[in-house]
Order: sequence, then structure tokens, then C-alpha cells
Amino acid sequence: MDCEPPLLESYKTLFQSSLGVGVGTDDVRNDDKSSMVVEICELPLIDLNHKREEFMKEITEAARDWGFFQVVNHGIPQEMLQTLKFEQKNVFQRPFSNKSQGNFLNLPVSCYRWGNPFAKNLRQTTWSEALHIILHGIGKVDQEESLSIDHSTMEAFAAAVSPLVENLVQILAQKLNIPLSYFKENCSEKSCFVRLNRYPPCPFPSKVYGLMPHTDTSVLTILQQDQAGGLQLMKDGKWVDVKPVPKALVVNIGDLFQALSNGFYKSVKHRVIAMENVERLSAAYFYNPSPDAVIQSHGTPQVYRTFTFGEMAKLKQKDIMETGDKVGLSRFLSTPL
Ligand SMILES: O=C(O)CCC(=O)C(=O)O
Ligand SMILES: [Fe+2]
Repeated sequence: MDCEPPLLESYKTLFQSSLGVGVGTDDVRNDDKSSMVVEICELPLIDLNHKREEFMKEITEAARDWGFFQVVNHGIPQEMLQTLKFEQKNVFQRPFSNKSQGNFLNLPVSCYRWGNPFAKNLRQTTWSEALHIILHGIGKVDQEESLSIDHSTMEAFAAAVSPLVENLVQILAQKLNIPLSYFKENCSEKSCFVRLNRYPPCPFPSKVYGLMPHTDTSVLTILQQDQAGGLQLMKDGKWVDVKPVPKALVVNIGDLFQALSNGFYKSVKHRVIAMENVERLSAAYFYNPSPDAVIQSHGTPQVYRTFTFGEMAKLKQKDIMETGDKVGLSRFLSTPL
């Protein structure tokens, strides 16, 4: 099992100190008092084969009320998603020493993340590993590396997701009168990236998260999850399961769209619970602008002050390093809390 990141080892001190202060019996899944019960609610499932006017309405309503929805008939071939999953599985099976070394798949060392190196307590733990793949300039992998992941698969995936994401952004932007040129000018393949996630089986699923509660920093995220389940989102103060629907992709609003829409669309907290006997894989495509993109709220009064994506990213990194978690959009409120 030399492919496994040493998660238990890295969280040892946190486990010990949580026992020491008497919260060792706590269950992180019951974290926010209101979330003791996981609601069974149906997340909007939108069929993109329906009439455009019909799904346009469904999409804008879901983005406003849920911040999340699932789409079917999205145009991304099923075989491509299966190939991606197959290669993703293989790539994570490579020795940990290999993955954590610089130049794995010709990627900078910072592209491989395991656990949460900045976790200050068990509620900030993340029982997973991830590869961040910048779509632009990934370079060619050598012969040996290419046995585990094929760059053409990543490129094909990104090329297939692109028109879907642009279509969704167009629909969402139209409702708010945000000019489409804004996205065309600021978001490109260079600024978007794919994150491959793997959640290994966890011996203490009630003590840690698979992925701690967070909002995405993106404009929009498209997620391919497998059938294992475990993804939950916050709705009206309660955690709700995002039940895997075969062939569907999950779409969620990120912080930047919440800011651009002056709070009309919701960037909603979500998390992945750890599971004891199941391995889970997911792939997320983050639709992002370039660092110098100006994020200005469309609406009056403006809920958020104007900022650049780069400014937000820097602050996020600083917050994570100092506190173990990001603070997020509340840092940019026009009237600070
Ligand atoms: O794995 C998942 O289902 C969620 C992943 C996620 O939220 C993320 O990568 O930001
Ligand atoms: Fe996320």
C-alpha cells in the first residue's frame, strides 16, 4: 500500500489533542448543530435536451435557490468520463513517494495535495488526495508516466467541458445583464483547471472529513462524481446528500459568481464525508478568470467591494496557512461584518 499518503500519521497529534480536551467522542459529521440530520432532498436535475427556455429558467432558479444542480444530456461522452476515471484510478495508485515528489506527471510539486497540511483541529481534516492539473502548458509526460495518465484524456475532457460551462455561464449571466464579453475576456483555458480527487477508505469516518466544508473560489464548477456518494451541500442550514445520478454532472456556483451577481447566485458550502470501506473518485473542472480579472458586483447597492481574483486568491492562501481554513467572500463585503 505504498500508494497511500500517510494521513493517519499526519493527523496523529490532532487525534491525541482532541482526546485530551474531551471531544474525542464527537462526530464531525454532526458539526453544525442543525446538521445532525441529513435531509433527503432532491437537488434539481436539469435535462439539457429540453427546450432552451425551459432549462434556462430551471438553471437560474437552481443557482439562486440551491447554488447547486445536476445536469443530464450535457454533451460529454460517457466513454470519455469512464476513460478519465480509469486513468485517474491508475495515477493515484502510483507510489506516494512518486506522487509527492516534484515533477510527477511533469507537474510542479504544489499540484499534488494530500490531507490538509494546515489543519488546526479534526474539523479541518481532509481524508483525501488531489492532483491539480493546470490545463495550459501541461507539457508532455515521459513514456513511463504516460502509462498512468494520458494527457490527451485531460485535454479532451477540458475541451468537452468548455462548451458546456460556457453555455451555462451564458445563461446565468444573461439573467443578470452581465455582458458575455466579460467572461470571454477574462476566462480562458489558461485560467481554468481540473482537480482530480481521491478519497481513500478511512478507518475513522466519524472523526475526519473526506473534504472539509468549503465553498469553491471559482466562477462555476463542474463535477463528475462516481456512484459512491458522500458529497453533501448546505441547504437552509441542513446538510443534504447530493445523490449520484448515473450520467449526470454536478454544477455549482463558486464565490466569484456570487460576488459578480451581487449575492443573487449562491456559492454554497459543501463537504465530502469520509467512508470506511469505500474508495471515492471525483473530477472537478473549475471555471476561473485570470488573476488580474476585476470582480465587480452587478447590482445596487453593491454587497461586495470591487476586487481582483488575484487579490482574493492571495488572501485565501494566507488565511488557510494561518487558520487552516479560508474565510472567503465575507472578506470582501462592502460593509464588513
Ligand atoms: O469530490 C467531490 O465530490 C467534491 C469535490 C470538491 O468539492 C472540490 O474539489 O472542490
Ligand atoms: Fe468544492
